[in-house]
Amino acid sequence: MLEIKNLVKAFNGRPVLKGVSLQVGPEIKVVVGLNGSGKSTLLKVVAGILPADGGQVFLDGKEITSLPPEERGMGYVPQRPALFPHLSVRQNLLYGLRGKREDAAWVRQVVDLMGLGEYLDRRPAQLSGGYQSRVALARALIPRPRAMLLDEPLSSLDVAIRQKLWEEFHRVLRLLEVPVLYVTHDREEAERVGESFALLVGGVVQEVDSARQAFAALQSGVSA
Ligand SMILES: Nc1ncnc2c1ncn2[C@@H]1O[C@H](COP(=O)(O)OP(=O)(O)OP(=O)(O)O)[C@@H](O)[C@H]1O
Repeated sequence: MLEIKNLVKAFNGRPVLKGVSLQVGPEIKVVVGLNGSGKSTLLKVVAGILPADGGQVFLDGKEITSLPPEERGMGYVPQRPALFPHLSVRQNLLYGLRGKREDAAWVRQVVDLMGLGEYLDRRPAQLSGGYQSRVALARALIPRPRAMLLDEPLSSLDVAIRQKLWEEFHRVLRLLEVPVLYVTHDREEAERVGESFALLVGGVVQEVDSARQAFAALQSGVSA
């Protein structure tokens, strides 16, 4: 269980997160919000990439608010794949283990499910954008994180490729049975990937029943 309690974050005195509270069980929770509403900031604070100004984050009952990112046990997938260009796909995939023992059966399962088997010796630049995104997700999954955070992980791709990846991402993310926070501004992506939904608006998060309800709220200017 990932629990976010009253999280506050400001930039130069301008508040972006004004007390975000959210509980995520072993489910894929999609968070939607307008551009600049603070979705990336929320994930970065939960991941530990940015410090919180207030509030707490708990993972499986343990407070992690002040831990550095690498000690949080979370997988983080940014908007662009950010792979190491000088490393092979295989080396990129194993990088996140940081010397921890590799669970070969799990690595194989992730590699197979993401269709990466034949690309392991290539460099990222030799892959299409869609395959680079697959590597980015697989890299985050391989250390078996206890939660996953995905920040519009497919936003740099063409629509047709995105559509193909929705189902794959959903299937692979379900495998871990951990809390997943997934940010997107694409309604169809939210519906296809998500299992529960929330709206980031006015610096706070509201849970909603469906992606349809979330996008209807955004369109009707709740966020204004
Ligand atoms: N490091 C930073 N320094 C100063 N301001 C920042 C910083 N990061 C984000 N902001 C500001 O905080 C607000 C929220 O940004 P954030 O990127 O979290 O929004 P977002 O909902 O993810 O937007 P988008 O959908 O465009 O990615 C924006 O006004 C942004 O300019």
